[in-house]
Amino acid sequence: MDTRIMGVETEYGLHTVHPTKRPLAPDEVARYMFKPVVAWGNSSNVFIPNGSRLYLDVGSHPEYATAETTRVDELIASDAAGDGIMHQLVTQAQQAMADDGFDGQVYLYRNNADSQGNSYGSHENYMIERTTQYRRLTEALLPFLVTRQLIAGNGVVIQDPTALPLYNELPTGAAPHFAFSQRADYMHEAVSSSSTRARPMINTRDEPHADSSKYRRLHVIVGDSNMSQTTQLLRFGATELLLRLIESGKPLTSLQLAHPVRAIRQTSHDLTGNTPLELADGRRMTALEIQEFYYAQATEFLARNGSHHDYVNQMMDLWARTLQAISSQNYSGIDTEIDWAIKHKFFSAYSAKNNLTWDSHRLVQLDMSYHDIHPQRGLFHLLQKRGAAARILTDAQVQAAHDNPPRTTRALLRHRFIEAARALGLDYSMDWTHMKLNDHPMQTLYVRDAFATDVSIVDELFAKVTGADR
Ligand SMILES: Nc1ncnc2c1ncn2[C@@H]1O[C@H](COP(=O)(O)OP(=O)(O)OP(=O)(O)O)[C@@H](O)[C@H]1O
Ligand SMILES: [Mg+2]
Repeated sequence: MDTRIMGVETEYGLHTVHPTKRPLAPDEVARYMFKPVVAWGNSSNVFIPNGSRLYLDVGSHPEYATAETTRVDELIASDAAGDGIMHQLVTQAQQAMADDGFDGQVYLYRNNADSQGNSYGSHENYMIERTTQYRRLTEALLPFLVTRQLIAGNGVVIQDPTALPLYNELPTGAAPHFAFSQRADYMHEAVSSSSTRARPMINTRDEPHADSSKYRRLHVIVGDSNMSQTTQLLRFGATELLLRLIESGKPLTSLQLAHPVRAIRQTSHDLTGNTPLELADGRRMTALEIQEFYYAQATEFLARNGSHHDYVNQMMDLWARTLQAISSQNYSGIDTEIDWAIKHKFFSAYSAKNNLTWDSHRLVQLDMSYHDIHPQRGLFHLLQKRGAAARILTDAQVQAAHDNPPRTTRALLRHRFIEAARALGLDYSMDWTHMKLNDHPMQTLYVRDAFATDVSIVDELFAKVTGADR
């Protein structure tokens, strides 16, 4: 596909520290958070003017799903805007709770596991053509996704490996250590249709949110919820580029892993990238070699076909430098750009100064703090302010994505619809493909073309229902 729809969903972890009174359960805090949303949209599951979806499922993991985007910078901007929106909700909740006599501090984390061992995710969505053989595509992509944590892991302090699911498969034994990925230990299957208990890396549920005769939506649920924009650029950019390779007919299926779930855990717990992983054909390759294979294929593809967007060179350069940093075990070339390396640098310096080892509770706390979305309190944000974490977007770009939709997708129509309905005080409901005024159900707009940008059908609908066309 020349132009592809992409979206990312982020589930947040909620935590309240309550020094004096009875702590509020996370689901109660989440309800406080979503009170203004319910007041605004009559539901805790709404689409907002920037075209994204904001919702609270059962439990206490607020979720934000970006609008459809076609550009990686827009994707990162829309996702970052979600943090800002969530932060506003937390700030309001904090005030409302105080008014009701609760004095706790609310923390919202953009990470992948809580202290009880529950995992939540960062799910990527990539539009693919129905004609692409899905089985071949997932086979070609899986070894890349298993080893993608080398280039896009968040990094994590493993204070007690014995607490991890399938601990006995780790190469480290029980020794505390630093690992690549927050999410890897919680993956239970490679490719399947289940989403919760037997969490797969690729979820095969077939919900294209588009013309289903032409498209599918590839649903990748294995990624870490990155804080760093440059890490996201590499993660989304490399994955999307490999989809192009696969679509061009390139057979990337020669590296089938014998045990993908075991391999993803082994990979995470070895910062050298050198643990041999067993392939289905009996060969062994290291995680680093697998990544080098994909990088080489991507380089060759670009040499033949040219770059397809403005960030390709930056992305490929960062990919190369990250693999180089792991192979040389010198992370200094990427320690402002890749989440795990940014964290590793800060934690190593902090540990050296304070004489700490990886079993230190203080490091576990700092690991949480790195993912705190509070712009003045979260460790990542503090590092970014002092230049210890690189970025690709300005604050103004992120702020613009807070209220405005991406300009190249049907999110533009959704934006127009929401603004018009709200201006007229009309109740509405929507999903990714439908927009409906509740009092005019016969006028429902069904927009299955995710690339649609002509807002005139929205204007026509509102002209009809207000009688302005008479
Ligand atoms: N045609 C499309 N192709 C690819 N991605 C799409 C398309 N339309 C929408 N998306 C993206 O898919 C994501 C859907 O998010 P949503 O949270 O609703 O996902 P879901 O997985 O379908 O549902 P749930 O999270 O409730 O299980 C959004 O990020 C959106 O931008
Ligand atoms: Mg979702």
